[in-house]
Amino acid sequence: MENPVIVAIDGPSGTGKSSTSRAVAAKLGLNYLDTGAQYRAITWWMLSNGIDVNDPVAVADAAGKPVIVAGHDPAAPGITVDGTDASGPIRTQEVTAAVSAVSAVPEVRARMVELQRAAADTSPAGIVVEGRDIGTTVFPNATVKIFLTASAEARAARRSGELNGAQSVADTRAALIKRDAADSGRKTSPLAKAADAVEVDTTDLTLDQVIECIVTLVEEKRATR
Ligand SMILES: Nc1ncnc2c1ncn2[C@@H]1O[C@H](COP(=O)(O)OP(=O)(O)OP(=O)(O)O)[C@@H](O)[C@H]1O
Ligand SMILES: Nc1ccn([C@H]2C[C@H](O)[C@@H](COP(=O)(O)O)O2)c(=O)n1
Repeated sequence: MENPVIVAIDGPSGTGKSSTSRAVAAKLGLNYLDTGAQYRAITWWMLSNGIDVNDPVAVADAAGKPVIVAGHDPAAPGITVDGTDASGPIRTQEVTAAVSAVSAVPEVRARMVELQRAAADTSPAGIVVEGRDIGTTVFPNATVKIFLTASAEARAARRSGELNGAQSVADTRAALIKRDAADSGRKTSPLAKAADAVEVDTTDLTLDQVIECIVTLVEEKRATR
């Protein structure tokens, strides 16, 4: 049997990583892993258990406690924390505001990377993994590495549309720029483009065009292996 394919898709917030990764995985018959959901899940657990998310020592001490299980089906990934479905709670504004602080803690990252590599080990055909440090740290030998970008304006408009106007485009833009700065500026495995990643600027591309572009890159790579 062929070696499993690992497709690493990184990039800042709102560039289309989740939508693209799920569709690429479904089209290629691969598993899917949303590593942002894992960081959100551990953040939700910290908040729910009264841990001060701005105290790195407290977060590090608690990092080994929650049991986080992420689904790998691109049609319905889901995520549980200590057996409870956390798919909804991890998307609240409270979690979004706290996740950069929690994910900057090295003990948290070590734990998540372990889960991420285990997910690939149990994906016989391969897996599409999306996040911030997948091509640089988690899978430096990934078959294909993609770095998605888009203008802050396009990303804010997309996200604000999702929130049905509950947050203005300007506030959404400011919040995502702040989160990107925190994610890019942390010491351990910051958000970064791997030297050998293909950068795809999605600002003026439809979702279908981005999906097609990545599927083609993976198929080309598979054909030459
Ligand atoms: N190329 C595109 N054109 C227009 N809209 C898009 C495109 N790609 C994604 N979107 C939309 O933008 C929004 C954000 O996409 P998505 O959640 O996939 O981004 P993300 O990079 O995973 O974000 P985050 O890092 O914050 O989780 C969604 O509403 C999605 O449907
Ligand atoms: N590989 C990853 C994935 C995510 N994070 C952190 C940083 C993000 O702000 C947060 C939430 O991710 P999202 O759901 O918006 O994709 O999780 C990280 O540090 N490393």
